[in-house]
Amino acid sequence: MPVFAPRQLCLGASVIAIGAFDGVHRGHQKVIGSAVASARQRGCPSLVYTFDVPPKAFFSGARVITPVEEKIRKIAGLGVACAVVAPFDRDYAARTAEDFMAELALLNPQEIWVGADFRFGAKSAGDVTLLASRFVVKVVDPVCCGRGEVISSSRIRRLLHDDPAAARQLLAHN
Ligand SMILES: Cc1cc2nc3c(=O)[nH]c(=O)nc-3n(C[C@H](O)[C@H](O)[C@H](O)COP(=O)(O)O)c2cc1C
Ligand SMILES: Nc1ncnc2c1ncn2[C@@H]1O[C@H](COP(=O)(O)OP(=O)(O)OP(=O)(O)O)[C@@H](O)[C@H]1O
Repeated sequence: MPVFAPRQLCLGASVIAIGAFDGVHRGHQKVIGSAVASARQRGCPSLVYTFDVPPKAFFSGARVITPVEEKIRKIAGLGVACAVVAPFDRDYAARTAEDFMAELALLNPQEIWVGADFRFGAKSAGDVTLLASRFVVKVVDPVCCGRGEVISSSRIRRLLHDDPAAARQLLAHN
C-alpha cells in the first residue's frame, strides 16, 4: 500500500476514511472496511487519512497502541488502496478546518467515512456537520463489544493494563 504525505497526492476520485485509528480496533475496522467496500463498488481507490502521532498522544501524552509502521500494516491488511499519513505536530495542529477540507478536495472524495464524534482542524473546531457542508459524509454507527460498551482506543489503553486478553480481542481482525 503506497503511503503519501499531506498534499502530495491528487486523485480524480476516491473514497476516504479519516481518523487517528490508534490500534485499528474493531470500530476502526468498520469505518475503514465501509470505505473499502464503497470504493470497490464505485471503481475508485480507497484511501485512509491518518496521523502520526495520534493527536491524543501529542496533546495528552496518551500511550500509542500501534506505532505507525504497525498501524499502516493493519490498514493495508483491510484492503485499502493507499494512505496519507500526516506528521502531527504543532504546525499541523494549527491548520484550520477550512484548510484541511481544501486538502481533502485534492483527493476528490466521492464519500468520506467517519464516526459521529469525528473532529478536525485547529482546536478541533470542525465537526461532521461542517464536513458534510462540503462533502458526502457517511457516519458509521458505534461498534460495541460483547458487553455492549463502545470500543475505543482509550478503553483499549486501559484494558492493555488491566485485562490484556480482552484488549487483544478488541484489536483482532474481525
Ligand atoms: C488539521 C488538523 C488540526 C487539528 N488541530 C487540533 C487541535 O488544535 N487540538 C486538538 O485537540 N486536536 C486537533 N486535531 C485532531 C482532531 O481533533 C482529531 O483528533 C483528528 O482529526 C482525528 O480524529 P479522531 O480523533 O476522530 O480519530 C486536528 C486535526 C486536524 C486534521
Ligand atoms: N467503536 C467505534 N465504532 C464506530 N466508529 C468508531 C469507533 N471508534 C472510533 N470510531 C471512529 O473512527 C474514527 C477514528 O477514531 P479515533 O481514532 O478517534 O478512535 P477512538 O477509538 O475513539 O480513539 P480515542 O479513544 O483515543 O478517542 C473516528 O471517525 C471515530 O468516530
